[in-house]
Amino acid sequence: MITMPDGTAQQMKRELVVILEMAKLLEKPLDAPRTIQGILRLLSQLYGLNCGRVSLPVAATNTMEVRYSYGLSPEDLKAGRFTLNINQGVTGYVMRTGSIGLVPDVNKEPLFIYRVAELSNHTGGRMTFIAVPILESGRPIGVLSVQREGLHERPFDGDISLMRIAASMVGQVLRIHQFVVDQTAHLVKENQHLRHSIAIEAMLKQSLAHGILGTSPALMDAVRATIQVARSDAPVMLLGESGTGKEKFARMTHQQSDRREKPFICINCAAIPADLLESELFGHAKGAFTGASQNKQGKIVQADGGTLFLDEIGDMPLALQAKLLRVLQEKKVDPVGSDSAISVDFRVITATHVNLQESVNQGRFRLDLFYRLHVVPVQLPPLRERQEDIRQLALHFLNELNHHYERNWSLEANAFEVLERFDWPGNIRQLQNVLERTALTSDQDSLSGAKIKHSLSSESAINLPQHASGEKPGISGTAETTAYQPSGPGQRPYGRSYNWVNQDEAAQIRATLVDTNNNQSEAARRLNLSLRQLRYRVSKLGIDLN
Ligand SMILES: Nc1ncnc2c1ncn2[C@@H]1O[C@H](COP(=O)(O)OP(=O)(O)OP(=O)(O)O)[C@@H](O)[C@H]1O
Repeated sequence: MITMPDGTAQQMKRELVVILEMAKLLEKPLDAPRTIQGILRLLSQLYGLNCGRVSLPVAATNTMEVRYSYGLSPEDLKAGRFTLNINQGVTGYVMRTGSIGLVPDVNKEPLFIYRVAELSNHTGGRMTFIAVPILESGRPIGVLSVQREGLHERPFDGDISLMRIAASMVGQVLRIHQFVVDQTAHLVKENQHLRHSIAIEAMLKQSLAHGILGTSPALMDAVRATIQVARSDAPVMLLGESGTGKEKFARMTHQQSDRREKPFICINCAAIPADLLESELFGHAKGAFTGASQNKQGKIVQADGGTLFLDEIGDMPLALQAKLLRVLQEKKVDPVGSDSAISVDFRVITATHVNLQESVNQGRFRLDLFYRLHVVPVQLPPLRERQEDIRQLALHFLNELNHHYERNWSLEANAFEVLERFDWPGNIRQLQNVLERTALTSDQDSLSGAKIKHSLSSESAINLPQHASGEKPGISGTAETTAYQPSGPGQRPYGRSYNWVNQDEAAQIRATLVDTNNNQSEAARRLNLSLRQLRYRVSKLGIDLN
C-alpha cells in the first residue's frame, strides 16, 4: 500500500470531487454556455481558481475574445476588455504555442496585461495566473485561464493537471456544440432548399394545369409573378413578343382568381378596325349609327363580374383610351348612343408587345391610363431566351399533331438541335406552325433536322408584323408589316436576327472575347446577341473561355 502525506491526499480528494462534479455536468443535456460556466464555477468554488474564462479566436481576425466566464464583472465584459490580439499577452502565447502559461506572480511578469479592473486595482498579495490550451487533435482551439489569489501551500502541478482535465471537457463541449450548430445550419439550408423546390413544383403544377409548358428560370419568374397577384384584383400588364403566351397567362390569371366562375372576355385591340372597336368594347344603343339596328352589349359589360383581357392595348386609339379610363375610374360604361350608364365590375388584364412607356413619351398612349394599367407588369420571355424549354414544347406539339392527324411522327436527334438553335422571332406560335408544316409536308414519320431547316427557310418569305423594337405598330389598329429577313444585319423585326450557330462565328466570338477581356456581357452586346445566346454559342462551338 502506498502512503502519502495528509496534505497530498486531501488535495487529491478535492481534485477528484471537482472532476466528478464536472463529469456530472457533462451528463446533462447539452447547453454549452451553461456547462462551461458550470465547469468554471466548480473550479472557483471547490478549488479556489477564480475568474475562469474560456477565450476563443474570432473568425477571420487575429484576435481572441472571452466567450464564457465565471466571476468576471459584466462591466469588464461589456467594455470588451477581454478581446486581445493573438500575438499579445500570456493567453495569446498559450493559443499560439499550445503550451501552458503559468505566471506565479503577475506583478513580476512583464508579459502579463492587466485587463480586468479587479486585477488592475490589485495592490498587494500574490496573484497567480494559469492558462492552459483547449486542444483538438493536438491543436489549440482556445484557452482556459484562471487566477489564484494569495499564498497557497499547494504546488501548481495539481492546479495545472486539474485545469488540463477541465480544458479537455470544455473542448469536448465546444466540439459537440459546433457539431450541433453545423448540423442545424445544414438542416436550415436543406429546409430552405426543399421549401424552394416545393414552391417551384407547386408553381409548375399550377402553370401546367393551365397548359403552360416549360421550366426555364425566365418562364418561372413570369409564372411566379402572375400567380402571386392572381387572387388580387390588381391590373396585370403582360409584356412580351407575339406568341410568347400572353393570352395563356391572362387566362391563367383569371382561372387563379376568385372571378374564375365568371366570364373571361378577350378582345384584341389591334385586330379590330378603330371605328368598330368603340362599339365592340362599350356596346351601342339601337340607332346609334347607321347599321345599329339593335342594342349591342359591349365586351366590357360582358366581362361584368369576371376579367377583361385587352390584348395589344398599345393599339387602342387615344379617344377610346380616354373612354376606357373613365370606365376604370367610375366603373360605369356608356354604350355608344345611349344616355344611361351601366355599372360594371371587372378585373382588367392588358397585353402589349410594344414599349408602352415609349408610346407615352411619343404622345400615343395616355400617361394616366398607363399608370392605371401598368400596376403589375409581367415580362414574358421570348423563346430564344429559354432554349431549354424548346424540346419539351416541341414534343408536346408533336404529340398534339399525332393525336389530331392520327399519325406517328417523331423528331430525330438532329431536329432538336435545329429547333434549339433557331431564334424563333414568332416564338411558341411559330414553333407550333413550323412543326405542323414539317410534319404535313414530310413523307416519312421521322422528321429530320434538314426537314425542319427547310420549313424554317420558307418562313423567311413570310411577312411578319413589326415587333419588339418598340416601333410604332400603327395607331389605326392595323399593324404595319415588314419583310422578315433571314440574316440581314440591322434587320430585327422580332428581336434579334435569324442566326444559326455556325463554325464561322467561332473566330469572331473568340476575337470579341479577347477584345473585351472575356467580358461576356460586353462581347454579347458587340455581337448583337443576348448573353444567353452568346453562352449557348460558346458552349456549342466549344470555345474555351480561359
Ligand atoms: N408556355 C406555353 N406552353 C405551351 N403552349 C404555349 C405556351 N405559351 C404559349 N403557348 C401556345 O403558343 C401559342 C401562342 O400563345 P398566345 O396566343 O398566348 O401568345 P400571345 O403572346 O398572346 O400572342 P399574340 O401577342 O400574338 O396574341 C398558343 O397556341 C399557345 O397555346
